[in-house]
Amino acid sequence: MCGILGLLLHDSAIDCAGEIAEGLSLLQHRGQDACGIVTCGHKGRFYQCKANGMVRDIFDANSISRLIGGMGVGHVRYPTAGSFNHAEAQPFYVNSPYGIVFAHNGNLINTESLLQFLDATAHRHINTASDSELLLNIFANNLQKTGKFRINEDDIFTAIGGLMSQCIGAYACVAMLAGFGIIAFRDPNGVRPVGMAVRKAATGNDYLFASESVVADAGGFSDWEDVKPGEAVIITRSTVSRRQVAPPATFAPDIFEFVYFARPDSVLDGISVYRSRMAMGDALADEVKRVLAEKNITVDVVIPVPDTSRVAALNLAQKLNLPYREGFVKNRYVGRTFIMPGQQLRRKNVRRKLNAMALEFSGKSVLIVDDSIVRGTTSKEIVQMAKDVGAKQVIVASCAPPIRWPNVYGIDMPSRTELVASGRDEEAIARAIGADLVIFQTLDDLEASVRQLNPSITHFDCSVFNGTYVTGGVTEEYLNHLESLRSDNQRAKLLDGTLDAIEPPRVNGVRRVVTEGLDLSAPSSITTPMDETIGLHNTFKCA
Ligand SMILES: O=P(O)(O)OC[C@H]1O[C@H](OP(=O)(O)OP(=O)(O)O)[C@H](O)[C@@H]1O
Ligand SMILES: NC(=O)CC[C@H](N)C(=O)O
Ligand SMILES: [Mg+2]
Repeated sequence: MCGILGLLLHDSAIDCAGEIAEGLSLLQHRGQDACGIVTCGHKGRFYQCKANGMVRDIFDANSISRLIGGMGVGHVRYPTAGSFNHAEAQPFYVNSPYGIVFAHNGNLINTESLLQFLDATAHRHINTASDSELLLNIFANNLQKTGKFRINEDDIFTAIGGLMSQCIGAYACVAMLAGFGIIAFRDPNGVRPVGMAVRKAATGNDYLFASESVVADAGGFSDWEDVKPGEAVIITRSTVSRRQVAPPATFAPDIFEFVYFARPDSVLDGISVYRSRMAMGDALADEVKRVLAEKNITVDVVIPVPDTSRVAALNLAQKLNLPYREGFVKNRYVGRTFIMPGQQLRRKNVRRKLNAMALEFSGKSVLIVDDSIVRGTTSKEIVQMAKDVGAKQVIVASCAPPIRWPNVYGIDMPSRTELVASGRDEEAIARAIGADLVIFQTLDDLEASVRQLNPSITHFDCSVFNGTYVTGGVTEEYLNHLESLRSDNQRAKLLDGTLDAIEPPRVNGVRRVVTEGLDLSAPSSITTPMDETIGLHNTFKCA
């Protein structure tokens, strides 16, 4: 998952980079690997800073002050295509036509044919293995076809409509055209979220695009509205234009946004993430009650796995009339472990992140509630931790059903073999994670928990649970191909088998590259790649 953001301030004399950086920090939970901002200043010049690392590491007062201009695009990245290389940090840029900057959340599934088309027919050079670079070039190629010196909104809508007929997969995107405005669009199934909001400023309206509404709340924006599936929105300093550019397909937001990804204080597609998690806890309570009665098991205490499962666990405990205890304490300085690259790193960080308080576990039958069990990394470690501090019995309940299928739409779970529930029934899953019992939410209950908050959404993408991929085109052959490309094993091999190679080297504690032509001062391991250098006007350099 990634976070995307676009901001246009009505007063072009005010620099927007500081506010974009603030907004990106609110989207940090969507991607921890890389981040970037490109702004557009006077005479349509772009200013860029992007690199591997967290928002707080890459953007300080110095780098922000050099990002000039009153409109810009930002991105936080959690790679699902290509590599962790900083060359694939976003936003991406192409100079022709018009100067386009582009940020993408999601994942395409027809990258091979797009690449072939861009190479053989459009003659456009693709410099990375990122699917987002393909999307940008498809957009650029469609704009190029107008052959116009200056384009208008109609041309842009037509280009995005063309893109939607060519690209298959999930894509919520924010783009910026030099000296023109900012653009957002969302794939015809609306798998990934993006919305917009407005704020009154002294001279006129400021506009925001963001993955989640929390950014609008914090920035004082109002009237949050989701971009509709297949819709594009173009905002300039004088106009806001919206158009349905692709025929409506099944609207199917990814249900995993509600289970895990999104912040609880966001509202996506009219659904409060917080309320949906409360409902998941309520529904799971019924299932837990049924299973415990069937097996004649008693539970002394409910313990959540911080952070995400807290909301659901509290509701579950209340409904079952059981004590709720924060038995695991989280180190607030360690990020989300599931979205970290590489199994060794994830495992190490569960231990760094969570500490079990013996007092809350010792001699008790504990019900640990988590939002999901994906690879089982977290559950395996925490079950062991609970036992190490004296738990008598450990039962794990998951707010989501067993995950047995890869995600192909922007969550990095490409390989069935890495999923602990793949090829295992519930007993075998419990054994694999060392628990005495594991209880899963049913898919019907999960869907109902989310849908009841906006019954107009009749479908969700639940592919990781049921193997039904809403875009079509996901064949067994494709899944095998994906697995061969992106499984942890494969990636580790590609990177000489070392996790250090996945984590980019740091300079002065921070891995930051600000491009200004070829950065000859940089060590060769972080030499600025071509895609970051062609045509960019970067008048600064930091770190
Ligand atoms: O089975 P796994 O592969 O371990 O993945 C699932 C776990 O990872 C997540 O926690 P994470 O630390 O990423 O985020 P959180 O702090 O938001 O709960 C999630 O909440 C589960 O606990
Ligand atoms: N998780 C995402 O949305 C990733 C976007 C894009 N596929 C990338 O890998 O950069
Ligand atoms: Mg968690």
